[in-house]
Amino acid sequence: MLTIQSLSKRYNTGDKALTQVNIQIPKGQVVALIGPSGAGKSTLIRCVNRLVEPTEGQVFLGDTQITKLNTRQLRSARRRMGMIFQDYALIDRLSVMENVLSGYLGYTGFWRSFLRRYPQDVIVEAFRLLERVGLESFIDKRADELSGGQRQRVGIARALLQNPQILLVDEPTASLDPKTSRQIMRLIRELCAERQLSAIINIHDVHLAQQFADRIIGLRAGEVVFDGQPDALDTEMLTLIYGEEDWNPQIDADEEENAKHKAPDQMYMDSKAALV
Ligand SMILES: Nc1ncnc2c1ncn2[C@@H]1O[C@H](COP(=O)(O)OP(=O)(O)OP(=O)(O)O)[C@@H](O)[C@H]1O
Repeated sequence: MLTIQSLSKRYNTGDKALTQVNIQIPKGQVVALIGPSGAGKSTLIRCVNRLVEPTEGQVFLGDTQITKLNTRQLRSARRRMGMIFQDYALIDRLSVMENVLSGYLGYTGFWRSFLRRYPQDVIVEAFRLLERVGLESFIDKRADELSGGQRQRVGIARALLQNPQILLVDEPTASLDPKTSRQIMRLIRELCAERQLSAIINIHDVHLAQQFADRIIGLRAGEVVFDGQPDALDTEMLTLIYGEEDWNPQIDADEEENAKHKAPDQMYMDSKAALV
């Protein structure tokens, strides 16, 4: 269980990114974090593992108060929080397997990680994970020879090799096409269900969030303005989160996309109906 209590963040520049955020995420729950640009989504995810230091408030992972740990304790606690990034954060010149194995490096001493020696059971688990994410035939490929979707699968396998309790996922589909985005979200969802893993996913695409999350949290200007089931997210709530100006263009874009797939006679009927 992850508990975020009265969390606030003000950057040195004076920007107030989060104000009094309170969230509890039970084991196994997949939460989508939505909101307009600058709402504080990335800041919130990074405050959980203290890549960004919160200004006020507490974060607990189980019984561990993350916000109280010293550097050494924090390094160890971060192993329980797998991170998946928008830009994949792979090492291009290394193979798929080596990238996945690098997820284990946090556990090893300096010399072992320097020599990149891994215990046999870790290598077996990395194979198993690569098979699970559909990359068993890409094990020896260099990371920079993969497509975006494949790179993200490597990122997912690497995060899982840590055997985390929670996944912190920052815009996992931002650089992917719509079909690959759905595949990646489905994979994250399935893996969370299989492993009773919780996840917080910062995601721009509201439809993807509704399709794949158990719960949606809407941030606006650093405050939680919606926290509920995906089907409770109606136009009124979306307007509350995004505001009129930001939300309407998204509706327009959706309508445009739908129109592309409609038969010409249906478009004609729709345009006639609009004239009435
Ligand atoms: N390193 C930083 N230094 C100063 N201000 C920052 C920093 N990072 C973010 N901010 C500010 O904090 C606020 C929240 O930013 P954040 O990146 O968390 O939002 P976001 O919802 O993730 O946005 P986006 O969807 O565009 O990525 C913004 O006003 C931003 O300008």
